[in-house]
Order: sequence, then structure tokens, then C-alpha cells
Amino acid sequence: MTRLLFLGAGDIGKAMISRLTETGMAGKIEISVCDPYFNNTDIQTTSEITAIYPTLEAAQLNGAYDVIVIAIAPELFGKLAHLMKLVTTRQSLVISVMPGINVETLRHNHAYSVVRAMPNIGAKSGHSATGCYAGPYVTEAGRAIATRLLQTIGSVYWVKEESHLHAVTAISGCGPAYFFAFTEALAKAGISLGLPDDLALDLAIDTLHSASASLHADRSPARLRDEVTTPRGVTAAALKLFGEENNLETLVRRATKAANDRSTDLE
Ligand SMILES: NC(=O)C1=CN([C@@H]2O[C@H](COP(=O)(O)OP(=O)(O)OC[C@H]3O[C@@H](n4cnc5c(N)ncnc54)[C@H](OP(=O)(O)O)[C@@H]3O)[C@@H](O)[C@H]2O)C=CC1
Ligand SMILES: O=C(O)[C@@H]1CCC=N1
Repeated sequence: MTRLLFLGAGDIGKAMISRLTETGMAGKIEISVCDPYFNNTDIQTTSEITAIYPTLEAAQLNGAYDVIVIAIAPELFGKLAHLMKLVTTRQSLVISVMPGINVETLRHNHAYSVVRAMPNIGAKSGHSATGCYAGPYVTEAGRAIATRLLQTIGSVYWVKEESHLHAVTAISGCGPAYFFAFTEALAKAGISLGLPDDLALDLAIDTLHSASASLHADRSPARLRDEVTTPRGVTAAALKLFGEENNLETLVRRATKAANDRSTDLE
């Protein structure tokens, strides 16, 4: 049985544990959690968790692990890196979902192999778009294990260049927040046009959902946009403003560049 340790079980760690359970994979894995603040009531699937440890020293008492998922804040890793040797062997596979921290830093001169993954919050419902990079010593078997684990939370894409993970983070890692912000803005616009608050929010959320469903059926945003936009009609009046001086594209490009740069700064 594969022995899996989660170092950090906040939003992303818990989502992964829940999905491992929901997809039936947890039955083939012994799951341990190392998180000083993890609360048994935090997660409905605690029965799938073999052990909960407050520190890596405590997790060591259960021996080394085959796979360690690191899902803590990147700022914390520096304090814990030297302790990774306690819970790993040369054969261990470390999967980090932290932005910015590169493979070399993650290995910290230890012998384990490293996959970096950048999921998004869609992990909670199995709809993450996860970008991955395999470090130099990752075997085909290691890559397959990472793919299987990460497919429980959604789609998995591999990039060849580690540096591309900054852009992956800026696009899909942070991406849900952009759509949430747009949904908030759309709801507020509805209110300013006279709709009741609840109705404006319901319409904005359901519209995001319908746009997402259309995009899943027909993966061409430009064609779908054309389909909605009746010539000289109502949508065109709004899109004209999005397009003027490339407003929306410029804003999105600047915002994602800021995210990309912040990710680079974390290195
Ligand atoms: N949220 C998102 O959408 C995404 C997040 N990520 C990345 O995933 C990582 C985790 O993010 P997220 O789950 O949102 O963050 P959370 O803050 O929800 O979770 C981090 C967890 O680690 C715990 N922790 C703190 N100190 C330690 C320690 N010494 N040992 C073990 N665990 C510890 C935290 O406890 P406490 O909260 O009490 O401090 C918390 O439970 C981050 O690096 C983030 O950048 C990547 C993609 C998407
Ligand atoms: O905001 C963050 O730093 C993390 C990375 C991607 C999503 N959340």
C-alpha cells in the first residue's frame, strides 16, 4: 500500500484528501497528515486518514513515506526543508503545490525526486486545471503516480520547462479568483442597473456557469462570443467597451504579469 503524507492540509490539502476518498483512491493509499492546526472536524473524510501529526518529527515516528504532498505556504518551507530527510528516502516522491519554490530548493540536497504541481481551487469539486513539472530524477513511474493522484482533483497538464510554472500559476492557479472578481463586478453592475441584490448575484453566478458549460462543449471562446453577439444588437454595445483601446486584454495581461512576477519573486 502506498504511504502518503500531506505536509499541510488547508484548502488544497483537504481538497486533495477529500477527492482521494470520493474517487475511491484512498482505499489503496495510507494517508497521514502533518499539520499542527488540523482539526478532525475540518474534513468529513477523517476516517480515511491513518494518522495526524503536529510536526515532521512526530510524523517520522511512523517511518518514511512513498509520497509527500507539500501544501503549506511557500514562506514556511524554508523553516521545514531541513526536516524533510526525516520522512523521506531516496525512493520518495515529493509533490509540491507551492508557487515559486523551485525543484532545487525543494530537494534541499536530499535524494528524493520532486514533481511541482500548480492546482487551483476547483480541486474541491474535482475541477482543478493543474499544471505540473517533473524534476530531473522523476521516473516514469513517479510521473504516473503524480498524474493519478492529481487527476482525482481535475485535469492534469505537464510542462517541459520549470519556468513555465510561473505562467501556469498566473493563469490557472490564480485564475478562479479572476472569474470570482468578475462575477462580483457583474453582480454589482446588475444592482446599479436596478436589480435586487440577490437576483443580481444569482444571475451573475448562473451566467458564469452557463458560459463555462458552453466552453466545455465548444472550446472556442471567440466563436461562442460571436454566437451571443447579434450584429448591431445589445451585446455588441457592451463588448465595444471591453474592446476599446484593448481595455480588457491590456488589464488581463497586466494583472497576470503581476502574478507571474510575484511568483518569480518567491524563488
Ligand atoms: N488556495 C489556492 O487556490 C491554491 C493554493 N496553492 C498553494 O498551495 C499551498 C497551500 O495553500 P492553501 O491550502 O490555500 O493554504 P492554507 O493556508 O489553507 O493551508 C496551509 C496549511 O498548512 C498548515 N501549516 C502551517 N504550518 C505548518 C507546519 N509547520 N507544518 C505543517 N502544516 C502547517 C496551515 O495551518 P494554518 O492555516 O493554521 O497556518 C494550513 O492548514 C500554498 O503554497 C498555496 O500557495 C496552489 C494553488 C492554488
Ligand atoms: O495566491 C496564491 O499565492 C496561491 C497560488 C495560486 C493560488 N493561490
